[in-house]
Amino acid sequence: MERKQAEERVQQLRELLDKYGYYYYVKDNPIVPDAEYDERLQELIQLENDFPDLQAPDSPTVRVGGAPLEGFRKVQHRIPMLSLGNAFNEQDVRDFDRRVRQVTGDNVEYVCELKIDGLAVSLSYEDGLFVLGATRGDGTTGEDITHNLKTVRAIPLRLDEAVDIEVRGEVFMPERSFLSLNEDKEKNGEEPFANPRNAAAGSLRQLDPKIAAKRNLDIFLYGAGNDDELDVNTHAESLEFMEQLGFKVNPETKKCRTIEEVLEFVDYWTENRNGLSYEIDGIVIKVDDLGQREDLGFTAKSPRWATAYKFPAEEKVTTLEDIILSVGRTGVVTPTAKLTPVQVAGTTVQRASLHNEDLIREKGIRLGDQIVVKKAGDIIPEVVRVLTELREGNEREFEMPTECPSCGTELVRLEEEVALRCMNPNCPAQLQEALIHFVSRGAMNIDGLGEKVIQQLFSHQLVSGIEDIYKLDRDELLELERMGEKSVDNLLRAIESSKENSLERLLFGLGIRFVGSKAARTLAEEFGTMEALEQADKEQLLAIYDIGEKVADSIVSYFEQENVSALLGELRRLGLNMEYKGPRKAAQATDTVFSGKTVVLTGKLQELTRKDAKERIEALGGKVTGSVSSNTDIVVAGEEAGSKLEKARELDVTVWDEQQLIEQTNE
Ligand SMILES: NC(=O)c1ccc[n+]([C@@H]2O[C@H](COP(=O)([O-])OP(=O)(O)OC[C@H]3O[C@@H](n4cnc5c(N)ncnc54)[C@H](O)[C@@H]3O)[C@@H](O)[C@H]2O)c1
Ligand SMILES: [Zn+2]
Repeated sequence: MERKQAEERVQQLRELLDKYGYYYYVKDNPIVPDAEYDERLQELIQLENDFPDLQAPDSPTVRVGGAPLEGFRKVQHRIPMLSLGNAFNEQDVRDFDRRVRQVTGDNVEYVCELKIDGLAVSLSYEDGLFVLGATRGDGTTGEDITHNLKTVRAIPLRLDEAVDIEVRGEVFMPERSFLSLNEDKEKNGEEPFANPRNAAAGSLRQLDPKIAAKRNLDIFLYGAGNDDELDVNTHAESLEFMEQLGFKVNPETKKCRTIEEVLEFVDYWTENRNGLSYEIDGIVIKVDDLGQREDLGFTAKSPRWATAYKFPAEEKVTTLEDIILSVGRTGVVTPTAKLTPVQVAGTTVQRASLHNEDLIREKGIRLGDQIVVKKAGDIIPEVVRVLTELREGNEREFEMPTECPSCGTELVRLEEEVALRCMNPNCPAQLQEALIHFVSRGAMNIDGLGEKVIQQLFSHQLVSGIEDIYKLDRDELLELERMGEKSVDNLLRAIESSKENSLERLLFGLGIRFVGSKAARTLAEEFGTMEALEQADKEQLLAIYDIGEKVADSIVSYFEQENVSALLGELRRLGLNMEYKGPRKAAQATDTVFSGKTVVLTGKLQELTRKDAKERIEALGGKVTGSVSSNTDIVVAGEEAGSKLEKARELDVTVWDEQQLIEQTNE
């Protein structure tokens, strides 16, 4: 980057970060997710590194926190309250360790602590008496919030020993208090808090302590400001001493002898943090030995002897470039946001479902908007909200079309539905989606027939419906792009062997409305053959546990259609199996390895999908649960299995690998 360009960007970033910081620190009401702030800050740090003459004493890269609020007495911190350097991945943590060992040598130990997402405070005690409580403020000057802190029950007003000590910790709002506070706020028509951190900060910076008293705040203390004046040599000793004095110290603190142990601790909490009753946003890693800490010293903003590992963000900011419309196999037209690709929770996200037109209106989404996208765990990415603050004036309103983007038929909105539908039964997009569903893993499971191939088959008019798959011609297939002899033969073999599938796969694959894979299995178990099901009336269907009114109606009207009978007749003629081949009822499968057993799946499976594995186990009478406990009988561990595997070993639970599972579940 040219210097001139860099200078402009630096200016822009500082303004942006100051604005974000103002809303976060002063208003306790951030306008962007933390990850957005962190990323822009990293960008600025990089630029100031590359162009050192652009550094400035008032840059957000060297400033801690925000200025103290008016209305509170200002407090000078005797020992500055600094920020922490950040680590965003394993490499950053290893780099931190390397920098530390350059100073301390290899003989170094760390203490790992949960990074509580709250508000830093300092508590001063004289002769064992609580005399002053302050916020961090800008690190040098904070706000005197003693009267509010006195309402926090976990803060001792008098210690068990008459010492002079200044301790630091994080005030936070437990999840339950946060939820009930927001419930109350909504009942009163007030704006809810965005997250527990802001709720805690907002509560502590109330001028009226009665309000803070009602907020059920809590605190964990994580260090003494004046360690060097105490009779301790290590941070761990310091924490222990604080605990003896009556302070609340977080129990999930771990001394680690190697960086590998540190990384294990990080992994463990990355996976398990949702089980806590309060929010954490990372892990703080601190050098234990106080002498080594002194050797390491400080930068302008943070100690060199500690770093904060931040969990991968579940919310990120990106640009909504376009809204794409797709027609599903039931004709529903779904708008999808096309995003500038962005890393969220460890994966690249470039699409997010917008569900329907109403949602676009509700959220006020315009093309070109900066939006917050969220992806938590395995959940499909969603657009959380629009950052209207960041609009530049060239964003455009989105208009939903009135005609099907695939076949041009006028779209209709069925009664009581928000979705728009194309009602044309021969709509190419719908037929194509139906086929993609038919061959999918949960249905007929035909390998080699991915979305791309199906699109090709359609565009070459080799297929127009399900039955055509079984009439594909080898020579025609060979003419398709990227289809060699080998892949064609494999494909034809996969198609041929799918004819032998048990009934439930075919039933699910047909895409009968409201008949998911579970209902399909139930129906197959109950009726045994397609013929029996075709002849079933509503009453017979309703007699089955799990089959309700809606599903029963849908099944009956499905089989009444003439083209359905024609399709089934054709499939029969082509040699598809129409009988159920599995055990007649899970309950009858009493003599399998899985009957009555509780199984947990963990790690990455190579050959099976999680869903396959689960289905196989359930078909043999086993139950699949999410967490390992003393009730678990078998843990199936794939690659990179983490804490669940560890737990299983601890509890002496039988552990299998994927191959064992496959062997035990193959008929
Ligand atoms: N969303 C926004 O607009 C916005 C704006 C400004 C700042 N921020 C967020 O604020 C944070 C940056 O500010 P920061 O300077 O407070 O740094 P930081 O949060 O990265 O780390 C320092 C803080 O960690 C806290 N902490 C929690 N547990 C701790 C423990 N066990 N030991 C030591 N400290 C512990 C302390 O409060 C300490 O001050 C970032 O998370 C940033 O994303 C967000
Ligand atoms: Zn259509």
